[in-house]
Amino acid sequence: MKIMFKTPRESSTPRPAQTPHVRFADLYAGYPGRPVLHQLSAHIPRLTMTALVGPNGSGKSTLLGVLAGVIHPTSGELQHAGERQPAFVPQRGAVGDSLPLTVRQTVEMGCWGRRGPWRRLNRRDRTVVDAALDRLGVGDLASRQLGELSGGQRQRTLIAQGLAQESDLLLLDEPTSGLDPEARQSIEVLLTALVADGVTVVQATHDLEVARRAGACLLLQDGRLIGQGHPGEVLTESALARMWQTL
Ligand SMILES: Nc1ncnc2c1ncn2[C@@H]1O[C@H](COP(=O)(O)OP(=O)(O)OP(=O)(O)O)[C@@H](O)[C@H]1O
Repeated sequence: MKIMFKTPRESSTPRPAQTPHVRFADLYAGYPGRPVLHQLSAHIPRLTMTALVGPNGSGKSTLLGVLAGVIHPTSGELQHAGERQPAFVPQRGAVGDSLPLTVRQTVEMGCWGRRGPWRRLNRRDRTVVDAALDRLGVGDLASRQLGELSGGQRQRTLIAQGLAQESDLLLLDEPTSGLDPEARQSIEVLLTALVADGVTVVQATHDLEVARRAGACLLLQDGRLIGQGHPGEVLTESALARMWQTL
């Protein structure tokens, strides 16, 4: 297995939007005694929103975990061209509800990669945390305990934690699941703005409308890639019908 970071950009590379941020080839990954991803080869385009689509159990979260570096491939090649460690917003969040953490403390944990766990934050970190809280509209909840939040407020807090990591690659696992339509739309607008600000965004989603508005799409079934490219070319009626038929 080969994992590489910071591949130098060549002068003859295509325009930035087409340049891969992550590239993987013949990738296999899973859990002890449970292989999940089989021979995946694809790339995640830079400065683009990529949607990971597929039925329950098709391997979307596992692939996000591999891209985030929290699940190690059993074999294959994975290259990150990004400058920073990816920011990962898992489906339920790594923070348990029972922990006595406030919203602000939860978002501050996004600075730990730079600062170290439980270290004092500097002024710049505090500005980053304030900006992330404001951008997700949870600034007025900053002193509330995480366990006292609604599902949507909690989800926004976890996305704010992802933003506080200031990464150039943001990975989100179903970031809008459980949110009301207005909150879903505001998260979509935010993610689109992040791409314009210079972040490569990858999100697993079951929302085909969201996936259709993405710049790129990876379609997974049973841990195998059955489509990749522009959503208009990947999410065709026939591809979706084939996928659901075999379930
Ligand atoms: N921690 C784990 N240990 C063992 N097997 C796991 C673990 N997490 C997931 N799996 C298994 O890996 C397979 C892929 O799961 P994964 O969560 O990646 O799918 P998914 O496409 O994200 O599903 P969903 O849409 O339901 O979130 C499933 O068969 C699942 O049961």
